[in-house]
Amino acid sequence: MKTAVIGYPRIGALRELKFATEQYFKGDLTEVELQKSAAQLRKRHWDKQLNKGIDFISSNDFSLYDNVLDTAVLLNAIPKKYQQLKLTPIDQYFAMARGYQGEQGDVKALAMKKWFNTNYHYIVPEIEDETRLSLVGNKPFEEFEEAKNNGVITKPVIIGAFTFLKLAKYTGQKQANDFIEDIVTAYVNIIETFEKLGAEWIQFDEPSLVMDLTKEDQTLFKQLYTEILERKGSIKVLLQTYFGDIRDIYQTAIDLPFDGLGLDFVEGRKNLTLINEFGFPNDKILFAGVINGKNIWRNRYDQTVLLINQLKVKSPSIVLNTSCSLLHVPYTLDNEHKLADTEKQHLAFAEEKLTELIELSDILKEENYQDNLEFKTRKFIFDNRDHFENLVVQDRVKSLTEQDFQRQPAFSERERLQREKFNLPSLPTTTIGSFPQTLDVKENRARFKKGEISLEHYTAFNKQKIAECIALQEDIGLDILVHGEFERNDMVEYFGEHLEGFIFTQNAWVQSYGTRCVKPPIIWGDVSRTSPITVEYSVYAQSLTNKPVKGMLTGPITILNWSFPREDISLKDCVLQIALAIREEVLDLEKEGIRHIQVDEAALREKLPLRKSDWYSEYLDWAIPAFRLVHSGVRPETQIHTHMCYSEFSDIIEDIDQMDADVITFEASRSDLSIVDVLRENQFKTQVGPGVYDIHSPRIPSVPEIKAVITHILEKMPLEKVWVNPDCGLKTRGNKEVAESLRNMVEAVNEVKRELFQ
Ligand SMILES: Nc1nc2c(c(=O)[nH]1)N[C@@H](CNc1ccc(C(=O)N[C@@H](CCC(=O)N[C@@H](CCC(=O)N[C@@H](CCC(=O)O)C(=O)O)C(=O)O)C(=O)O)cc1)CN2
Ligand code: MET
Ligand SMILES: [Zn+2]
Repeated sequence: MKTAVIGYPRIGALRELKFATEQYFKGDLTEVELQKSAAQLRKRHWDKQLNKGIDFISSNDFSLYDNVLDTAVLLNAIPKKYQQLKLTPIDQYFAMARGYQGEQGDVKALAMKKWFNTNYHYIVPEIEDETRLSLVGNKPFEEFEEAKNNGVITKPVIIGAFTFLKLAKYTGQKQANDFIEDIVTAYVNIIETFEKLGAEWIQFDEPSLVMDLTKEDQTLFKQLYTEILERKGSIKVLLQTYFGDIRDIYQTAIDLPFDGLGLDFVEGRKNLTLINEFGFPNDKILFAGVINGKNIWRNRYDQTVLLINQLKVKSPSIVLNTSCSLLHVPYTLDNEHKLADTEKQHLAFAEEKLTELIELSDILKEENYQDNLEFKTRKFIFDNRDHFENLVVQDRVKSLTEQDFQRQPAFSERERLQREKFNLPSLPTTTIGSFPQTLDVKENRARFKKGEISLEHYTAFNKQKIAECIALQEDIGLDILVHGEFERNDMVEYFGEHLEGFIFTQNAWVQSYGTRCVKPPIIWGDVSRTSPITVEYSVYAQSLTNKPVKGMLTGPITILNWSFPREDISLKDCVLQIALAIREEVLDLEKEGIRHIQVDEAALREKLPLRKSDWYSEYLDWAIPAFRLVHSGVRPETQIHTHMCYSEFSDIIEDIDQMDADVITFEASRSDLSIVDVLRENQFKTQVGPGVYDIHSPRIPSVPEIKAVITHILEKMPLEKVWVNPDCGLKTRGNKEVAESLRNMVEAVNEVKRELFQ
C-alpha cells in the first residue's frame, strides 16, 4: 500500500523559519538570506519524507507566513490599499499579514481567523469588486521545480477554489458566485502549468467541504469542479478533505471525475458509513486519512488495520494518508531529552508519523499481520499504559451536582452590588493580561530552566518586571491593572506545568500563526492542583498599587483545547478535572483579596463541532458548565472576567452569555467590530470590552482611530455595559509600541468622555 502526507510542518524542528523571518522583520536578514533558509528547510523536509519512503510527498505546503495568504497572492486577490504601498512583493505580502506603518504609508493587516477546529490561524483574503482573480504568482511552480531538482517529484498542494471562495471576505457588492469564471480559469491555468512541469498529481485542499453545506454551496462546488475538471488534461487531481466527514457532498464528489478522494477517518468517522452506504468508485484512489495529524499519540495499529480492511471491501486502491496536514503536530521526538522512554513510546510527532505510515504499509502487506513485530510491540505498549490515576479527582468529578454549576445570586443582582462596591468610572479601561515578553524576560526563564539561576533569582526578576509594569499602567492611567504575566511561557503551557497530570516537551513547537508557535502540554493522566499557582505574583502586584489588579487565569476549556488531550477518557471528564483545579485557584485568589479575576477562555470555539447538529450534544453541553464550575463558588462582589479571541462568536453568543461571567473582553477590531451588532441583537447581559485595536500587528493605533471605534461601539451599546481594552494580550509586542498604544487608548477614552459629559 502506498503512503502519502497531506502537508508537512514548515517552521523547522528548532523553529528555524520563525527566527529567520523575525530577523527579516527586524532588518537583520536580507530577503535573499531569508529565502535561502526557507529553501534549506524545504529540502530537509522533502529529504526526510523521501528517505522514510513516503510515496506522495507534498510541495507548496511551505509558506513564509500562511498558505491561505499565499493562495490570495497567487490569485491576485491583493486589496488596493496594499498595492498602493508600492512595496516589493515580499514586503507587500508581509504587509497583508501584519499591517504596515512606515515611509510608504499606514495600513492595517488583513483579518486573521482560526483555521477550522485547530489552533492555527489563517489570514482572511479580501476580495474587492475590482479584484480580478487570475493566476499571477509562481510560488507553487518554483517549489515544485525546486523539489524536482532535489530528486522528488512532488504532489503540489493548493487550497481549492471552493474553500478559497468560502473563506474570503467580500468587501463590495460582489459575492463568491461573481468570481466563478475567473477562478475556474485561474485553476485551469495552475493545472496546465503543473502538467507542463511534469507533475503527475495535484492536490486541492477543500476542508470547507466538511462544514454544513447549503444547497448554494453544493451548487457552487459542483459548478467549480465540473468546469475545472473538464479542462484538466492528463494530470491526476486529488480532492483532499479533512477535519470531518463530507456527508453533504459525498455523492457529488464521487460522481465528479477526480482521480483521488482524500477522506479523514480520524475526525470524520462518518466517512466510513458514507462509503459503506454509497460505495466508492473503482476508478478512483481512496486516500485514507488514518494517521492522526492533530494529536500526538501513537497510532493503534490493531484498530487501523481493522478500518483499512473494512475500506478495502469497497475500494480496491487505497493510499495510507495522514488525517490532515502534519502542520498541527510538533516536528520530532528526537529533540526531546527529558521525556522518559515509557512516555516517549506512546508518542508520535510528524517524523514518527512518517514511520507509522511505512510500518502500517508493511503490516498490511502481511497475511499474518498479527505476527508482525511492530504490530505486536505496539499492542503490548498500549495494553500496558500507566494511566496515572487520581481516584480523589475522579470521585470529585462523579459527585458534582447541579448547584456546583450555578453562581449565586443572579447576574443583575451581582452587577448592582459590584457597581456600588467598585465605583468604577464609566468606560473603564483595562488590558487583557500579558505585557511584552521581551528578550530579557525569556532569557531569565531560559536561564532558570537550564539551572543557571535559582528560583529566588528568577522570581525576583519577575517581581521587578511586575513593579515596572504596575508603575507604567498607573502612569498611563488605566483603571484595572494586571501583573503582566511575565512568569508565563504561555497561558496554557504554564498552567500545565503547575498542575499534576501533565507532561511537557522541550522543543515540540506547533505553528499558531505566522512566526508564532506554541508548545502544547500533554495531558497524561488525571489532573489536579497540588498548590496555589498564581497567587503570589497577583498578591505582590496588588500590594504595589491602590488601583485594583485583576487576577489572571486560563480557563479549563482553553487548557484542554490547547493541550494534547488524552484519548482514553472523555473530553468532558478531562475538562471537569481541570475546572476543579482552576476553581481552587480562583477561590485562593479571592481569599487573598483579589477582587477582579479573569479566567481566559480564548479557545472556547476550538473544539466546537464544525457541524451545528453536533454542537450541544458533543460539546457545549459540557464546555459551558465547565466554565461555570470554575467561578460558581465566589462571593457576589467578586468580579469574574473572561476573554475570547480570534474566532467567530456570533452563532454561539447566547452560550457565551450563559457562561455567566460579569465582564467579557472580545477580540473585535480585526474582524470589523461585527460582534457589536450581534451583542445588541441578542441583548447580551454580560458587560463587554470589544477590543478597540489589533495587538497582533506592530502598528500603533492613533487617538482618532480608537476614538472612532469607541464611538461606533457606543452607538450600538449602552454606556454602562462597555469596557475599553485592546484586542488581546500584549506579549508579542515591544515595550515602546505598547506604551504608546495604551496612552492613545486612554486619551481616546478621555476625549470620548469629555464629549459625552461636557
Ligand atoms: N497556546 C496558545 N495558543 C494561542 C495563543 C496563546 O497565547 N497560547 N494565542 C492566540 C494566538 N497565538 C499565539 C501563539 C503563540 C504566541 C507566542 O508569542 N509564542 C511565542 C513562544 C512563547 C513561549 O512559549 N515562550 C517560551 C520560550 C521562549 C523561547 O523561545 N526561548 C528561547 C530561549 C530564550 C532566549 O534566550 O531568547 C528558546 O527556547 O530557544 C518562554 O517564554 O519561556 C513565540 O512563538 O515566540 C502568541 C500568540 C491563539 N492561540
Ligand atoms: C490568546 S488570549 C491571551 C490572554 C492572556 N491573558 C494574555 O493576555 O496574553
Ligand atoms: Zn486573546
